[in-house]
Amino acid sequence: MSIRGVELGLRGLGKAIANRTILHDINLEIKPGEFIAIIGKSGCGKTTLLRLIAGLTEPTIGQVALDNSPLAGLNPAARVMFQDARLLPWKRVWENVALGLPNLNPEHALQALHQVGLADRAYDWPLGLSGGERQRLALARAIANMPSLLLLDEPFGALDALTRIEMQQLVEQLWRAQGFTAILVTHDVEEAIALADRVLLIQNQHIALNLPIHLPRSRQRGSAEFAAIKEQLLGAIFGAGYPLTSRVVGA
Ligand SMILES: Nc1ncnc2c1ncn2[C@@H]1O[C@H](COP(=O)(O)OP(=O)(O)OP(=O)(O)O)[C@@H](O)[C@H]1O
Repeated sequence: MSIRGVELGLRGLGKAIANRTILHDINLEIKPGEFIAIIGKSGCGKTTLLRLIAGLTEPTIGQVALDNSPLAGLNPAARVMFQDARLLPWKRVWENVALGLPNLNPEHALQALHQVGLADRAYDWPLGLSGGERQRLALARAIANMPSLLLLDEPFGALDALTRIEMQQLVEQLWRAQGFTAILVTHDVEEAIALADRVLLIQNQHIALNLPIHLPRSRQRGSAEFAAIKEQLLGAIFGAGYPLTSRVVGA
């Protein structure tokens, strides 16, 4: 694999919205080709952090550096994938890939569809696709131009558990093949551990935990090591309120 991913620096980054501090003093260096997962309770600022990295919103203070140059405006390296696929229903599947990318060769659209296992649906309408297939299409659109940064905002949140695991494996496979830097926002602690080199926990407006995952890439969800990391992360999120199960049992 050739590493083509961007290097990112978040330097003293802060964001206030309507006079309320959402994020404060965020400092982080992300290596080229690294896979980062961001977790934290609802409303803690995960999407806001992703939007700052995408250049969709400006920091109130501090800087996002892209390969050591300050980012101004939209991040040219980034493609974003959201929880909803945001498809154009009046365009065929392959056109949905090609349209988002004005300079894209239609052959590349077909190739991207092939990479996500949707080549045989290229000439169908998106309305006929299942939820999982719609997200495959969104993923094809995101990777078709070989981005050097892929930002994933809870992309599998609406999928059933089995499809979700299939999609996670697909993202990992594409990440290995293309070498982009990946940042995944998720509510699913297992998803974060399964995919990431490092898991960040956002709490109290900043990065409360920055945990490298030293597991082999063939991660076994049932393994004791995996379970121990999950416990550590859930403990950090819920503090004294965890473990929830024993609380419920003892109630
Ligand atoms: N445009 C906006 N106007 C006002 N408040 C906003 C705006 N965007 C975000 N916020 C607030 O900022 C906080 C962080 O929002 P953000 O969407 O980043 O959280 P999140 O961690 O991604 O949440 P979730 O996990 O529920 O998606 C929330 O309290 C939200 O209400």
